[in-house]
Amino acid sequence: MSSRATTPEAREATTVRAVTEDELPDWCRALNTGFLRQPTTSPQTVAKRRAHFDLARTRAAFAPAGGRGYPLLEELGGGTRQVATFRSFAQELTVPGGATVPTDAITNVTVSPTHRRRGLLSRMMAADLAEAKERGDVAATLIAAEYPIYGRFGFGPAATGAVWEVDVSRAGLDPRWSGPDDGGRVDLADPEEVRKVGPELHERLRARVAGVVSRDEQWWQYNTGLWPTPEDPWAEPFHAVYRNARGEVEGLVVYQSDDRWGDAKQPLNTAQVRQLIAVTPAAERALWTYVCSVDWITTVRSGLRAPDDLLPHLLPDPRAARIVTQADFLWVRILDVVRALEARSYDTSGEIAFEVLDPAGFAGGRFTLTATPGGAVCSPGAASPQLTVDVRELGALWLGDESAVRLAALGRLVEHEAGAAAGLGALLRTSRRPWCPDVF
Ligand SMILES: CC(=O)SCCNC(=O)CCNC(=O)[C@H](O)C(C)(C)COP(=O)(O)OP(=O)(O)OC[C@H]1O[C@@H](n2cnc3c(N)ncnc32)[C@H](O)[C@@H]1OP(=O)(O)O
Repeated sequence: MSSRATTPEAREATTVRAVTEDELPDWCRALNTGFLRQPTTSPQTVAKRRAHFDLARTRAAFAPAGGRGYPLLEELGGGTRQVATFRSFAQELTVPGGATVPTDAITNVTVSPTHRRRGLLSRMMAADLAEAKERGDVAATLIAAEYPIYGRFGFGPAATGAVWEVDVSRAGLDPRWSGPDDGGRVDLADPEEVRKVGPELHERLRARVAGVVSRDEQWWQYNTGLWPTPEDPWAEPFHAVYRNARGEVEGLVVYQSDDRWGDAKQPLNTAQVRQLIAVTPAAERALWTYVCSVDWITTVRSGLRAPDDLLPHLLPDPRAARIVTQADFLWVRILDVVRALEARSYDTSGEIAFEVLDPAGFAGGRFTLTATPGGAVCSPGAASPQLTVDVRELGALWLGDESAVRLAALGRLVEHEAGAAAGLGALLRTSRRPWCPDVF
């Protein structure tokens, strides 16, 4: 028996297209339904989305309304109902070495439970990726709600996210700490100041850390409380900024605290770090030490970091920090192998001929990568590839998070020449893991 519940004719009746401004309230309803949130959307949220969304890239599936096979109901319901949502927007992704490439950021993917497993996600994805390829985006990116969804569309997990929990009492920090001893200082900041210093600081971060994605002006507005909505009321967190001895901003931490006390009236507060971005090791050290030294805070949760984050080793006792979550986070789907591999930097020199499999037809082919620390050339064509890799796996390798040797051992990369995986791995591996700080 087929797992598909409907006939091809019934599926055909469902159209996938970009929404109009008037259709946005219903699109929000379908989105909320798919994400199991209360379906009704406030006018404020609709207005916020209208102001921000690129409607040409905001898709929905429109299915006949009413009960199929029940003509009277169809008549009563009339028209169509939105039963799936999908949105993409222009983004830049930093690759190893600090260059950025244009990417197609995919988000708000839902299919209503009444219409699941009829190929609607597949249709929306195919349409969006075809447009992204046409536009010249180097890759598509997303944060996957569940691991099994996106591999089939050519996405691979490209940057792992790790969350630490620090038991402050165990960390061994100096209880007399009163600020950085490097000539720099930590100052509290209000949202207005964050809107002034944050964007430039983030630009500096993304020029140095692979996996970081661009933030637009609205990102800073939303995240500093300028667009509160009933569904997303903004509660002002604490902001603190690190300045070096010359007064230059080099880091920002945003954190919130709960209000928990033990039976013996001892403080048991947890600081939840919402973001900590730093462009120098001094700023990173100062801001983590600062958060771990706030009086009453007994636990610090780090928010999403790279698995090789400095945090544990900034504490005199690194065992005071333990990873509470570590999982795939940023997924990428390479659309242009040549530009993807030429944009990034390489720590060593080498040459490898390889074949990329891409059943969707966007990025497959044979290529030869000649890399040096000074730059790389990736040419289409290779007489006899030394290995074959699916585009999914190439996505996982691209930013340096995954090991080609590991993929070969898992059977996800096929060597045609002994040592080819090690050769590719030596070129693509990076000295630091990529990090994507943003959910999008
Ligand atoms: C970037 C983001 O927005 S992440 C958020 C993703 N959204 C959610 O998780 C919300 C809840 N889930 C949903 O809305 C839907 O189930 C979706 C979007 C995940 C899938 O939509 P569907 O229209 O059912 O997917 P579609 O029918 O195109 O499935 C294509 C294939 O993927 C498989 N598939 C789809 N979803 C899943 C899943 N969650 N787990 C495993 N396999 C899946 C299908 O079985 C199908 O396989 P087949 O080709 O072998 O038959």
